[in-house]
Amino acid sequence: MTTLLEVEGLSKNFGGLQVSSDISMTLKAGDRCALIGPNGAGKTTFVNLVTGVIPPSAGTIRLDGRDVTRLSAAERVRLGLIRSFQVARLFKSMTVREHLELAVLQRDRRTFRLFANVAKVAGLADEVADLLGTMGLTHVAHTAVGSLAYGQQRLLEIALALAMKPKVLILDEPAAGVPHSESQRILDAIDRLPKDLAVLMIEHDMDLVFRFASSIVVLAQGRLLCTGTAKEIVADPRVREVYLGSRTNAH
Ligand SMILES: Nc1ncnc2c1ncn2[C@@H]1O[C@H](COP(=O)(O)OP(=O)(O)OP(=O)(O)O)[C@@H](O)[C@H]1O
Repeated sequence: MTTLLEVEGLSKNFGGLQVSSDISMTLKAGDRCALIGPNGAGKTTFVNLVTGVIPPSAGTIRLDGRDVTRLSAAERVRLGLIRSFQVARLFKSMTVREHLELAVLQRDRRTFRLFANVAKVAGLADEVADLLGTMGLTHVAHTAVGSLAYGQQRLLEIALALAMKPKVLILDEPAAGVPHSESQRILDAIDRLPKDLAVLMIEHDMDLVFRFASSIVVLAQGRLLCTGTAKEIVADPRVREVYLGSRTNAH
């Protein structure tokens, strides 16, 4: 399988404080990887480094073989390194369909046509229909985003990320705030994502992690503690140790 993301020796200092230390990891096409670690382990910092929100102090990041370490966040997005949108950015009065149409048009830099005749933009309706279907949002296509259930908003966030045609998709706690009974719907949708995508999920809920991930990366104190399958991670005494005292449940 093609290696899509290759992180090597990634480090970050804030003044004298080292929050990421020499982290290396790879994601291949089709990988479903969860990034876990106790509070303050450096998960958000790691994702910010990878996506280009903050520059690293050392290390390299390659996307599909290309060194993107010095590229801006926007340039990385154009190359297919996509992080799911935050709910606060959604326009409450626009419908689900309109959000997706805008995302596809923006990706293709065809925004100006939106006001001409959306129906005539080649392939747009089909692509939006596919996105709605993949995320299980077809029945709410014409609903204003402000009226969606919270879980549906989270699904729309993933759909918007998917509209950017990612090679690597980073999902930041995709089920956060969603009632446990509804989280399965989000996992089902994630299951329907294109198989050749590499997906990295930051997640605190270990139940979701075990259901989603084929591999798990554990960070602790800014370092990569270990990588393995769910079974290996649960059995690893080092993982128990870093979670001990924080919570009984790893998160
Ligand atoms: N801009 C910054 N300046 C100084 N310290 C920072 C900065 N950003 C993060 N840190 C510190 O780096 C450490 C790692 O934080 P980070 O948010 O990456 O952890 P996390 O694993 O995402 O935690 P959580 O699970 O609680 O969200 C923390 O000790 C945090 O206080």
